[in-house]
Parts: sequence; C-alpha cells; structure tokens
Amino acid sequence: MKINNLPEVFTAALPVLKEINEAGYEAYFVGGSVRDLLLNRHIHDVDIATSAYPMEIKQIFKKTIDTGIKHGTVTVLYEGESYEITTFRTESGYQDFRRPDHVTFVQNLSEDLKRRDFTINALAMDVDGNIIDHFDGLGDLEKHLIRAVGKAENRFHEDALRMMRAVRFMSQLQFTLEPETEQAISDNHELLSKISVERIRDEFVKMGIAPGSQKAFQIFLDTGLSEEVPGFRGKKENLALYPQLNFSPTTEANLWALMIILLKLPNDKIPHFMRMWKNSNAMERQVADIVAFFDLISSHAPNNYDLYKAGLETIVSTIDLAHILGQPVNGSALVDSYEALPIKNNRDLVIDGHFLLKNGIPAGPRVGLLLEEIKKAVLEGVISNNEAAITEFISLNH
Ligand SMILES: Nc1ccn([C@@H]2O[C@H](COP(=O)(O)OP(=O)(O)OP(=O)(O)O)[C@@H](O)[C@H]2O)c(=O)n1
Ligand SMILES: [Mg+2]
Repeated sequence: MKINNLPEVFTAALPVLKEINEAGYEAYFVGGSVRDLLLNRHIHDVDIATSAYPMEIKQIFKKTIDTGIKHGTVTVLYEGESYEITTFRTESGYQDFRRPDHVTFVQNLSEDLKRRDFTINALAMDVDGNIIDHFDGLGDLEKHLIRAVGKAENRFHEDALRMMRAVRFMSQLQFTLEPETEQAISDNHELLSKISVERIRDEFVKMGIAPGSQKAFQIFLDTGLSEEVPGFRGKKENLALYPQLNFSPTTEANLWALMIILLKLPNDKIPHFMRMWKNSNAMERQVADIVAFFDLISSHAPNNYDLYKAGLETIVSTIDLAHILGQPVNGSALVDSYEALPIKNNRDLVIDGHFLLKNGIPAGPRVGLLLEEIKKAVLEGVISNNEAAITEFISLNH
C-alpha cells in the first residue's frame, strides 16, 4: 500500500528522513502517526525510527536534544519543529515513568516492529509513502480490532501498561478487543500493580474521556484490570454502572467526579482518593467543588449565594455531569441565573474590607464575616450593590 498525498505534518518531516537516508541509514515514520494517518484522525506528532545510533543522528543534524540517548532517542529540531528519532530497538521492563529500563538495539525495522504493542501501532511508512505492515495491522484497522503483536502475553510482560493502553485505544478509536488479547489481559492483569500510578492514570484518563469509554470500561472491569488500580478493588458492583451511561465525560475533572459518585465516596475521603491517583491539588479542588455542587443540586434548587460560591466553571461541569448520569437538571436555567447575579466575585462588590474598617468595624474575624453577610444580602436582592445601601445594612447589623 502506498499513500500519495501526505498531510503537512509528514511532508514537513520528509527532509529529516531524507537526510538520514543520504547519510546511509534507514528511517521510517512509525507508531501512532501512521495509524492515525490511515484512520484519517488528527495527527499530533510524528515519530521516526532509524537504523542510525543516537551519536550518528547527532552528527547529521545541527540542533539536537539528548532526550534519552541510553534508550536510543534523540530529538532533532528542524525548521521550527521537533522530531523524536529512535534507533531500532527492543525493550523489556518499564519501571520508571516513561522510558523502558533496558533496551537492546536491533538490526532492522522488522525486529523493531515485532516488539511494539498492537498490530495497528506496528505500522511503518517510508519516505515514498509505502506502508510496511508485517502483522496485518491494515486488516485490523479495517476490522476495528486491537490485537497484540505476536503472543499477547509476551507483549504484556515486556510492559504491563500495554494492558491499559489496550482499553485506552478501544475507547479512543471505538475499536473492539481481539479475544486472545483480551484473554491475555485477564490472565495477566496483576502485572499492572507493578506500573507507576502516573502512567496508569494517564491511560485511564485517556480511556475515560474518549467516545468509546463505556465499552472500554466494561473490558477494564471484566478483565480484572480495575482490581489493580487505586481505590477500585472490590468495587466492581459500583463501577458496573459506568458502561450503562449514555455519554462519556469530556473532561478529566468530570471523569474523577463521576468515579467518586459511582464509588459513593463520602466528602472526607475525596482528598485521599485523588492523592492515591497522584492528582494535582488543583485537580483535587476542582473535583471536590463539582461533587459538592452536584450533591447540592441533587437535594435542592441552588439559591443565588450557592451559584455565586460555585462559580460558572463548576456549574457548567456539574450540568454535564448530571447529564452523563441521566439526572434531570435544567442547565440553561442554572446558567441564566448565574449570569443574572448582581455580583460574580469579590471585585464586583462596591465595598471591601478597608471600607468596613473605615466605617468603624474593628479589625478581626468580624470583618470577613460581615463582608460575607453583605455579599449574601446583595446576592439575595435584600440590598443593592451601592455604598448607601451597604452602609445602612452595616448600621442595622452591627
Ligand atoms: N508501551 C508501549 C508504548 C508505545 N509503544 C509503541 O510506541 C509507539 C508510540 O507510543 P505512544 O506515542 O505512547 O503511543 P501512540 O500509539 O503514538 O498513541 P498516541 O496517539 O496516544 O501518541 C506506539 O504506537 C507503539 O508502536 C509500545 O509498543 N508499547
Ligand atoms: Mg504518539
């Protein structure tokens, strides 16, 4: 098979491949970019595999970065773009975050493709657009199948994260999992416990926020993978609701909020759960806010002060979340009410703490409390947001 009209991302990289070829080495486009080209999907970056060693690549190009010399990877900067160029290799054992523990350089492309995870990821393309396909990746692309290269069990022993990648690609591409590959995951799911949480989390999130997440999540549960990740052990019954959902979450925060709701985690357990997954403090806060606002709208209609405290971002996320969970919520009414609020943040209030001090309120906690009471009164429409009304309110309440 030959591709004639290559998109810009590839044509821009062609001179790089040609220079490597002219220096006497082989070079190919490999991995996700070739897969996504054939699927007509957006291509974010192109990876290049070569017979040249990193030192040889560094001699060919003026600007390079030593990304992972030991593992065979050099980044080449060319015409304002950067390209990861990796020497043909095989690998086994990923302990650290991104890079394999040890790699063995191999002689040719064929050996390199053999060690890749799935047939659809083991495709290569040369400078002329010829597709190299040793494992019928093209057939599997047509059949919409995720199938391990060779013996699935071996691929998962080389890198157990690949089991999570399998369900992640199912979700992103809306493909099905080939039965032997699925069986190998069921047989080897415990291997996942050796993989760092960060790597698992990245795949889990990619799976969760892609369009085929319900079917992928079902396999994640059925194969036992869910038993190996933080906070999910013994929770299959709770999580079984996920595949029934009508929509996938589209943001990371909503994915976590959804998990917390399905797991029925009480509020005080949210920080621990989020930290087990090595989420950032910012993500933890965002998720806690969404869950809190979801609980609030599930029990009563929010008043203006509730809307003010939640803020637009949390409100919009929570509406999406309710939609995903099939909970009735009048989203546009909530957003309209928010938009109509007389103040949306501290700066919108005509007075501040200094104003209270100038008006005889002694410094101390009372200042903050009174400010909050004033905000509440303004939001509830009890007083207008102007100095005269607020001054009168203070004299009545002090
Ligand atoms: N655990 C892994 C990770 C990667 N690969 C190989 O390295 C390529 C590039 O890896 P990566 O960029 O992580 O994945 P992509 O398939 O490119 O997917 P994405 O579009 O998410 O980048 C993959 O296609 C696959 O051939 C692998 O065999 N095993
Ligand atoms: Mg990639």
